[in-house]
Amino acid sequence: MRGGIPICFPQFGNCGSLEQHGFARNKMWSIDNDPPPLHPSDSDGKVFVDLLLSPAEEDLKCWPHCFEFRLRVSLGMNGDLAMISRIRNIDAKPFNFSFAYHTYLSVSDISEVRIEGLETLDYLDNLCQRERFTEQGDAITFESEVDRIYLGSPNIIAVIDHEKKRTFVIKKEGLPDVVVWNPWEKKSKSMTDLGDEEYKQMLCVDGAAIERQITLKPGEEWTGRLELSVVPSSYCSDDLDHFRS
Ligand SMILES: O=P(O)(O)OC[C@H]1O[C@@H](O)[C@H](O)[C@@H](O)[C@@H]1O
Repeated sequence: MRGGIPICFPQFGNCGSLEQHGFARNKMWSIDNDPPPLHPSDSDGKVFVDLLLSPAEEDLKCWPHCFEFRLRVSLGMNGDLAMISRIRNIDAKPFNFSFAYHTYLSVSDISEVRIEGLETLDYLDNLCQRERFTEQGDAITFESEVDRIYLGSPNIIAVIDHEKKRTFVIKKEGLPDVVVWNPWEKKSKSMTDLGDEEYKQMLCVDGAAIERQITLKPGEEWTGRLELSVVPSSYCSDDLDHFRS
């Protein structure tokens, strides 16, 4: 089954010696009953759960670094979803990692969707051995398979679904890159957990840190935040200012 927001950590994709997208997404996390405090605005008016991932012995064999990964998932009264990841190095030596919130969005029809906020950026094309290109379009639209890592993106991205007349607003912090992925027809047919036609109703837009790995020295902590809101598509670019503030 595909969907949700799998966490890609400590590796994105197959660039490294670990399993695709790292081990975090395949682990059982525990409930963190006593997490270090966050800002009150991360709790007020929200329901949330705090989760903890620590490396198991088998993880340390393939990635020999001791860490604590704390994840808060919260839902606001208005339906906004927020995810806060805090990764701490509790080892005696530094380590590097890549990260992505592999966010599956449900869309009416991929051909009717456009992404704003990535225009003019450079991207690495996973379909061309991660060759670097510059985005030329005014907005990103879809008519074939797309698998790209946009680099140095703004902290707010809009995914506009014309048919449903709704816009996903993705706000992020600590996550300079954005992955855009749709497998399209041929690849969908080769995927056992995606129906042949289901690529039409999905789009992955991930807040990520991939091009430049995050380095944590002993005792250091990194935070990566993602917020997902849905607004009516009467939305226009000026409305982004509301989210920027
Ligand atoms: O099948 P997986 O491991 O969940 O990965 C799905 C896709 O995830 C995307 O983020 C990658 O850019 C694609 O290359 C990959 O195919």
